[in-house]
Amino acid sequence: KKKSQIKKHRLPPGPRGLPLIGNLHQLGKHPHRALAKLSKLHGPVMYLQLGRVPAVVVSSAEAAEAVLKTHDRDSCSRPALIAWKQISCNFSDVVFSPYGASWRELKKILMVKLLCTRKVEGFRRVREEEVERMTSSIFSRIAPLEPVNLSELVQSLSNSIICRIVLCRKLEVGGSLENRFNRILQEAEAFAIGFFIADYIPWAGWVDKLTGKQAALEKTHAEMEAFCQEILGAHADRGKPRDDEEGIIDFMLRRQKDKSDLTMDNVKGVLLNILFAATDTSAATLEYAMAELVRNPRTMSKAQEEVRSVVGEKGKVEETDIPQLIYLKSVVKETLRLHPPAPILVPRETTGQITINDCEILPKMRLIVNAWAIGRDPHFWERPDEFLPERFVDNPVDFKGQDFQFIPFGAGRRICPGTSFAVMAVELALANLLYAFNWDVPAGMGEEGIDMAEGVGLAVRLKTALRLKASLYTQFK
Ligand code: HEM
Repeated sequence: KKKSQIKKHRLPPGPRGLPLIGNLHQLGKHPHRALAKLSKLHGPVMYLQLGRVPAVVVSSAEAAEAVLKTHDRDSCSRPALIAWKQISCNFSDVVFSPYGASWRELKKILMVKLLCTRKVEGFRRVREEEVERMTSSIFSRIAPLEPVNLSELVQSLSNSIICRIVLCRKLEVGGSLENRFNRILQEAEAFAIGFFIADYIPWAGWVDKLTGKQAALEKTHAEMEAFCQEILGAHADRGKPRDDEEGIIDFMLRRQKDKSDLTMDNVKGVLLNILFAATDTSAATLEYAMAELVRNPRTMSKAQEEVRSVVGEKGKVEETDIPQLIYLKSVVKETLRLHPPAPILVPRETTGQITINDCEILPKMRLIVNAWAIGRDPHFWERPDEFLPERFVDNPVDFKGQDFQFIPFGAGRRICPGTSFAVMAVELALANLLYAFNWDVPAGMGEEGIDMAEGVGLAVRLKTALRLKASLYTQFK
């Protein structure tokens, strides 16, 4: 009966699927690339059948505006995926929970207590100290002429900033807490995009059990639980913080005790969201920015000249210098256009019926917005595959969710609340890397230079760690 009901509607066009699996086999290892190719054939609003799950893929700015703005209310829930249930503490978080009162309240807390501009500006000292710690560690590695593993360094930087702000503790770089954090992060990420057959073909769930996937997920979940318990326990042991020192976790714990309108799962869910959403995404942006700059020496020189002339002989870039670094800011935007860390955003689920281009999208359909394809759409972007930061200079197009041709942070109700938190850290770190050092491909790396192949993850990073040769800018020699 259901099938005939769906047939009556004018669904968007799409490729024919196979029996049982539908179009699942067409997603490939890098869905943003596979889907971009398919939408070139079938159009910017495309229907796919993912096993039993009906899905719509959106790949143009106009269609993105239709779903993320005009029909945002009907398209801003999330699908209840098996793995998401575990990594979100039973959908008690912000990233993966369905649209509703609890999500709204938690997102508000996250904004007010951690991510609003005033709070983010207040973390300036943490950012400056941690960026300085990173540049000092590069200084100390220059002598032996070994290439610097930038991927590792920017990961540590991201970890340290978030842990100091949220957990109120310093991470010992390479220490056991950091290693554990990174391991759990990697496992959780693998599950966040991992494929459970039961999500698509419910009666075949036994396959997930047979292949050991279900057991592995439960193991990761137990590790995450233990990690949260430990962190929250250490937090509670610090005693009551002074009012002006109360962080988001103190606040949530206090409210969970006093008003009991929050659960412990809410506290853990939000804590895990912050740790996971903030780390790899910011590291990916820095890593890709450096890779593109080294591949494009003209752009690199321009960015370095700007930062060196603005900062002069001060020895380091401070946050107060950043507003003058117009070109550097464009480098960050251009990096996010070509390499959005979450290329298909975070999949959504519709709750109401939507009509776009005469096609109908029904309730409970999976909605995938291909931000990667939209950022490279030749209708909007000249020479779309080239790294040309100039396109953002004197150009009001921004990533704040109003310009639908450029949505690396999404848009609408589900927009990323961490935009300024991320961008301020990325700009400061990049400015300091460009100010103090010159960067080169290590000798013997071959004709191809940097390997730009993409890894696989909810946040896409370079597949191979970025290793570059750093030399001191002459002024500091
Ligand atoms: C360059 C860095 C970052 C990028 C590219 C990024 C990107 C995104 C994207 C694409 C989404 C999904 C939006 C949608 O569904 O339409 C998202 C959601 C989210 N991000 Fe970020 N993010 C970054 C950094 C951060 C940081 C630093 C934090 C927090 C400290 C954060 C917290 C979140 C949260 C909580 C959500 C879920 C929002 C919701 O579902 O309502 N992100 N992010």
